[in-house]
Amino acid sequence: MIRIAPSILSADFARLAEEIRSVEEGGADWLHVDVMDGRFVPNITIGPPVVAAIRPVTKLPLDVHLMIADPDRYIPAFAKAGADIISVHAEACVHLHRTIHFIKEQGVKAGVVLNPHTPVETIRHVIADVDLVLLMTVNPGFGGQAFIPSVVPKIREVARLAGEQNKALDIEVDGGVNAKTAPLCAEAGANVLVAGSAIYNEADRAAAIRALREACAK
Ligand SMILES: O=C(CO)[C@H](O)[C@H](O)COP(=O)(O)O
Repeated sequence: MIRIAPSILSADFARLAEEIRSVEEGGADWLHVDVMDGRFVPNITIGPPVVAAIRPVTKLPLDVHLMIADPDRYIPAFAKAGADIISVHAEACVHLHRTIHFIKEQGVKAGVVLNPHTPVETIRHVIADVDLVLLMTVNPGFGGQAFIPSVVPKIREVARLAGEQNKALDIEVDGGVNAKTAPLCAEAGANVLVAGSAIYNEADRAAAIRALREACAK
């Protein structure tokens, strides 16, 4: 089953509660929250107080994507703020295995993220420990970028690796996901699609979410 996770990065921050309700009512499955620190990526977005503010506004699982250096410093604060899933970049973690278990100790699900250029082999020895693998299909930092098609074989590789280890996990893709690129990801084995502009740039959020699902069902 395909899950749709709208990214609030492309929402109108001045009307965030309404923007969140529009995708929840429109059939979203998760809400994707992009956290950027101006160090790991060249942009700054939101922190734990914003996650705490949106927690009572929605029943959707909060899928918090940390694009930050030294994420261990902030994992407890995001868990306390109400995150359901916390994902960290393999590239940002010196002790990735420790960080993944640190996330789980907070009582939330743990995900690992790979930038487009990072080989899947990097996570071979932690795949049994995570609930989710997120493959970036753009270089992280900004919404509205073009999908990088060379990531598609990586989706297959993650699915194969998880199969070899008999590990059930979610495979998520993020960046440039729209009705054209979503089916490529789904066909390769992704089951969670993050979409920012493809949903929030459309006035009818329910139709945009439906279009993504229908594109994958063809
Ligand atoms: O993590 C991100 C950027 O780093 C965003 O979630 C992603 O880019 C979604 O935006 P869009 O669908 O517009 O590409």
